[in-house]
Amino acid sequence: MHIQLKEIHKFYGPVHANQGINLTVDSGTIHGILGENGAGKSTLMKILSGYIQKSGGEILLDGRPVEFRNPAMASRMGIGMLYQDPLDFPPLTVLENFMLGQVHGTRLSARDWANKLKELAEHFDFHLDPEAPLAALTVGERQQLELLRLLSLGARLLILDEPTTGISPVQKEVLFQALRKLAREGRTVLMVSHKIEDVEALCNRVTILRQGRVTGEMEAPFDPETILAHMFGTPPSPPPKCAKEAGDQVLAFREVSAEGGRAGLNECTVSFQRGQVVGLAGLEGSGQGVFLRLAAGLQKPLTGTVLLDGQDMRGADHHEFKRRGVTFLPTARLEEGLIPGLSITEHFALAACRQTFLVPWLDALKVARTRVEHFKIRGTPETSVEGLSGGNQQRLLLSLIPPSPKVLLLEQPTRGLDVESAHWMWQHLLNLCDQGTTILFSPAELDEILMVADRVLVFFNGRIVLDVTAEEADPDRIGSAIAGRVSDE
Ligand SMILES: Nc1ncnc2c1ncn2[C@@H]1O[C@H](COP(=O)(O)OP(=O)(O)OP(=O)(O)O)[C@@H](O)[C@H]1O
Repeated sequence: MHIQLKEIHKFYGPVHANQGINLTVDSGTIHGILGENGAGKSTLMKILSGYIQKSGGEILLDGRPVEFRNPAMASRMGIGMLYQDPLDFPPLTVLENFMLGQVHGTRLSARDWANKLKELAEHFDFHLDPEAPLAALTVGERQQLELLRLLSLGARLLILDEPTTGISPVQKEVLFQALRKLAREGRTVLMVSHKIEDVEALCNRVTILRQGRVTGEMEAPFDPETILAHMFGTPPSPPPKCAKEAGDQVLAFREVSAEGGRAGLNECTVSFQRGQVVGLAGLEGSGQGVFLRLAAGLQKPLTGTVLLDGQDMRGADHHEFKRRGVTFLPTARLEEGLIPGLSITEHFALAACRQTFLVPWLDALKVARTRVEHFKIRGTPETSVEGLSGGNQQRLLLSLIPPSPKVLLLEQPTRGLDVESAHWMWQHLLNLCDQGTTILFSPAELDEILMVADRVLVFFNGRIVLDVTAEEADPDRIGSAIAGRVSDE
């Protein structure tokens, strides 16, 4: 499918999110859309997929002007969009989710649908169990399922919004192979991303947006420096790492075993000092997610104990952990972190958690104003979370961290942030560590660990198989440990 966007404009009230965007994408190609947080990328893709209406401009598919009033119309014309946060139904099974929206003249039985799903999954080397509950799937698998659903609906243009955010490197490679195959088969792929390495690995051509306008277009092979310059003006530099003395022990696990993820956690004994920044590496589901939830008191150990400041936390719930200074930030920001429908101010009112009869709205508004400014959130205290771009939702989540937590547990803290914002955010987090906060984080990328961590733990199959300082953290050694190969150096 050949796509042409001419002079696309979009206003959200006074916000001019797309300001006359022109874009041409050829059939059978993979086209990248890059840009800083709030540049207008998702807005443009939502217009193209019929999710929102443009304020002006023209869309041509295979040379013919089209108007979409809703996603169903766009879908009928062969456009499918995979959103940053999967739009599926966790209470349903894989097969039931696959069948959603599939309208056919003839009635197919559940077995026919299961066969169809199996066939498509095999074609792309995806491993999905039709009977499994969706809630048991990783983000990467949910994404694979949605991709198959869109294809079975007849999508000829696939739009992917930050598809590699929140998935493991292995799943990323499986996804990339599938997208290359789709392009070879003549389908068109549009991929929104912040990650230059993903664009380099996959795209034939890239368009860069900044503040609602196109600032550059280029063909592969790409020059990363030029891309960064188009995205930000001055290329951003990483936050400086500073050496510090290990403080007292704050958090410890003693022979903790628990269920969850693919492998659970098996007899884990480890401790952490005040002010440490610890990166938790491993394939998705290897134990690091369960580990963080146990450390937050969101999940209880089957055996063993978690100690906070030397005190046994058996029987304590998440609120008790919170009272003692433990803060947890989850990956699924719109499912576990933020509350869709509530404004920024309402989030701060909730976070204040006062047991008073009247909600202190003025205080919440004051905090919201300061944090919006300090965290450079593109929005106002009245903006609801859905009105924020993905990166700005992540900034809001980070701005909800209390002033000086004792232990900060972060799942993919820079998810959806552009590199400049990610560096800025880490600077903020490292300042907290200088004041004594201990940070444990599990990022999507190993590079992020290497950039900021003092210590690296690698999880494999529910166990910590490597525990090294930043100086000992050689990427090859970590990579091997992630894959379950550990040498005794
Ligand atoms: N529903 C909405 N209501 C009001 N403003 C919105 C809405 N959606 C987006 N915006 C605003 O439009 C601008 C562009 O947002 P958009 O989500 O398109 O950016 P983006 O490039 O996808 O950013 P990110 O990389 O952070 O996801 C931002 O200023 C954002 O706050």
